[in-house]
Amino acid sequence: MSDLDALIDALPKAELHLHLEGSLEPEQLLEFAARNKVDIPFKTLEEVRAAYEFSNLQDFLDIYYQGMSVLQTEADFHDLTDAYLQRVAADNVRHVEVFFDPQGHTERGVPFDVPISGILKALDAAKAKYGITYRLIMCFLRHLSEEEAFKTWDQAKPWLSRIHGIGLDSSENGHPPSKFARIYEEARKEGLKLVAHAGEEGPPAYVYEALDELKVDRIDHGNRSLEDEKLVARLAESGMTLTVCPLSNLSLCVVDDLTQHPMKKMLELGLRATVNSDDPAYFGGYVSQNFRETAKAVGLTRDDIITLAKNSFTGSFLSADEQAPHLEAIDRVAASH
Ligand SMILES: Nc1ncnc2[nH]cnc12
Ligand SMILES: [Zn+2]
Repeated sequence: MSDLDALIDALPKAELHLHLEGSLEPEQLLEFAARNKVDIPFKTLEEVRAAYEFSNLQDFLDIYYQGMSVLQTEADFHDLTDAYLQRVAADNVRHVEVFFDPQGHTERGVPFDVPISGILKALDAAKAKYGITYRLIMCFLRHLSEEEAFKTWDQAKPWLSRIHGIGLDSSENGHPPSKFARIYEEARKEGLKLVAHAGEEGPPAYVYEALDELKVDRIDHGNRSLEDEKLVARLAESGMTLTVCPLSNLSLCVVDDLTQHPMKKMLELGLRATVNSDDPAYFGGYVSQNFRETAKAVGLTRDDIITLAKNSFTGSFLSADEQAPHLEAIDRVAASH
């Protein structure tokens, strides 16, 4: 193992961009399909793995929504979440801010309470079981209407004390952030944190809309911001966190090759970038694997890696007091590696 890989393993990390439904491993997909008697077009692990090949975001989303069909019961959502937490605990992940897509479930007849109950049971046990703290972010599917988003918002009302933030995901092009400005306004009034996918495939204008119309606290992805110098300066000056997902970007052809990934450039531009896995079961790696492969491909230094680990906590929704012990632990690991 290289020195950098050992440092990556040892550093405490937070993951800020993770879709729980995107942590559905091929083995689990087959297991849940069998236990729930759901018909899926795959019989073997090889067939599932072969389907996990994409050339753009929509290609991936079609498989991602199909995969969700095996998630039926509270136990399924619990087991899915618990498996993710167990996996990242082994990578020294100490805090997670995870997304779920309620509309991907309610649309196919699974009541809102089912996914959130199962997910929260696993998250609530995570501190004792794995030493991991959490925030839960409910995403709206942007290819659906504003009216659908408001229906979901109403279903979420009894759960608002358990939901820390809202997000916006799914097909980006043609679905600008402004379409959801009124939902974000409602969530802001409730004191929720606000994030949105922007600039993954969509243009810099969508990142401006996320900032100005949704008033987000964090941008998910944000890669295409680099096409606009003024936007980069604004993001850097305001200390806006970008939750960047290198192996996702490679799988979805946002970059042609990992050596072309903008992570190093983002750091050089003074952006508060973080490393995340997005949908690790589909994109070939959990958060540490994203660190390792990106470090090798773009030449991240020891200091870059330490900065990225710190960014993952300073960009989180933990309070400064909650962040402090993690930042101190990073300094201790850095001093001994
Ligand atoms: N990378 C991504 N972009 C948009 N929507 C998503 N849903 C799950 N992963 C996503
Ligand atoms: Zn995402």
